[in-house]
Amino acid sequence: MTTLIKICGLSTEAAIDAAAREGATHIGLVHFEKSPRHVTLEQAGDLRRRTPSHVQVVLLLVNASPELTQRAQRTVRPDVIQFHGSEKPEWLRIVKQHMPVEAWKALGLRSAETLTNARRFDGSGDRLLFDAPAQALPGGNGSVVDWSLLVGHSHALPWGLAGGLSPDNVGEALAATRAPLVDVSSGVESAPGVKDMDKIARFCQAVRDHDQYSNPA
Ligand SMILES: O=C(O)c1ccccc1NCC(=O)[C@H](O)[C@H](O)COP(=O)(O)O
Repeated sequence: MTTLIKICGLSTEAAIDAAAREGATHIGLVHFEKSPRHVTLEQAGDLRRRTPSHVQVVLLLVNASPELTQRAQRTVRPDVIQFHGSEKPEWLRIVKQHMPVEAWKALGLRSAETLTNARRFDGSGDRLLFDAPAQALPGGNGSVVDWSLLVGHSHALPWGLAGGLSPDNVGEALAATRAPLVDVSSGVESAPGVKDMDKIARFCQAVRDHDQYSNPA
């Protein structure tokens, strides 16, 4: 087992190829029109087909209707749907009953209370992603999350850390939190929505350098 790496907000074949080549285990495709990383469902389907089979495809939706969620799943065939709005545990349960996908829930980490409230997803979500609280966008804002809140926390579900990670701070974040998955978007960009292949490579290398599983203390 190694630390899982999700590179989010990819919108070109070159970025998909770079993420896969550098060792990403997951790539994220954002279907949310207000985002600079938005891809249409048809584009997402094409990028999904471009992605090598050993890399998991995560489709991000924000408070999507049941109709859109179903259309998105049928068009893109993602391995995971990441719900990045105010979706409830019941909705994740329904999605998992009807679609062959993992259901992840992103939660804005504000305080210890967020961790207590997260327990309501026990039994419905497959993974929780602790991210910086929503700002102009629900995610992808590049704000560093207060990861000290996660230090020593005992998680009931698989989880991941997002929010302002970069090649320069992901080692520190991993050492502090022992996160099993790290997620990055802005930290590997040269401008909003424009992925930087060199930063993707540096991020993946930094994760490997601090991998708690392959580099035990
Ligand atoms: O990235 C976006 O534009 C986005 C838009 C709407 C909902 C979610 C979005 N991103 C979610 C992610 O999983 C990001 O990777 C996560 O928020 C971390 O982003 P960053 O702080 O920029 O690394």
